[in-house]
Amino acid sequence: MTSILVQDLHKTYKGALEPSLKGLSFSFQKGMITGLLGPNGAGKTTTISILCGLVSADSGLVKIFDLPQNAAHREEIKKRVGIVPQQIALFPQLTAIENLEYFGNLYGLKGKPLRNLIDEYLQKFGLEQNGNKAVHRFSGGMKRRANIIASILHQPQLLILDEPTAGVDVQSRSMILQFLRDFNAQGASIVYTSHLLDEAQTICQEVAIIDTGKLIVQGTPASLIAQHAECQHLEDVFLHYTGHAVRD
Ligand SMILES: Nc1ncnc2c1ncn2[C@@H]1O[C@H](COP(=O)(O)OP(=O)(O)OP(=O)(O)O)[C@@H](O)[C@H]1O
Repeated sequence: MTSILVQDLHKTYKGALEPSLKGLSFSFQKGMITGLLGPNGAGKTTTISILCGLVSADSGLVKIFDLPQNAAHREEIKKRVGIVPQQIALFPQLTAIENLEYFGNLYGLKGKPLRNLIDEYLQKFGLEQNGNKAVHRFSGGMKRRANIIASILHQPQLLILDEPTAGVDVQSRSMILQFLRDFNAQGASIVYTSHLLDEAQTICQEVAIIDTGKLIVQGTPASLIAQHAECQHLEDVFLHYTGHAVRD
């Protein structure tokens, strides 16, 4: 079974001169950690926004766990998917606990079970001493960790994260990556974007490299590296397919 199936997606934003997605297709297997990789402007965030129903595609098909992403299935998909956006999506003036209660409530969680879950995750993410602190006083790494908790309280079967380790220190990154491994080991499918290719090589069972709104190549990091004699790391493979020219 696939966690995500995308077929021939096209998207041009209103007023944009160029399409952002030009016939993007891929499928990700259930139960995997998959990296959605690509240079700046490749279309990763646009794809994620379409996957979670925030942006509508001009044409093409999206299925999440075999359910077409449309109005008829939106509620069911919302229950099964967690999204960790690139920008921190927390209320800065509220405490971590107030934020997490708010997000838990959105998914119908409340009372003692929600509070227990929040305490468990604050502990797991090293934030147990900071639950009553306003989020604007958090460091970047603390905000990223709290942002992840907000997206997993409802125990999603598919977790999609847009650059969850961007700009965090080594300790926070290590904690976030360990969480992704543990969550995956418990059965969740994970799709994540990153520009850190050594990290993606370590953590992803499969990667899809996209560029200019299309799939370039997909496979396990090891198989992609093995296909090119001059490539020793996933970064070499990435540069092989996407070139050295800097992007706007
Ligand atoms: N709201 C928008 N309106 C117009 N153009 C947009 C909008 N959002 C994204 N784009 C354009 O769509 C293309 C793909 O952008 P997108 O953010 O999906 O890429 P990305 O792969 O996530 O990039 P990055 O690695 O920089 O986050 C880019 O050319 C971008 O400028």
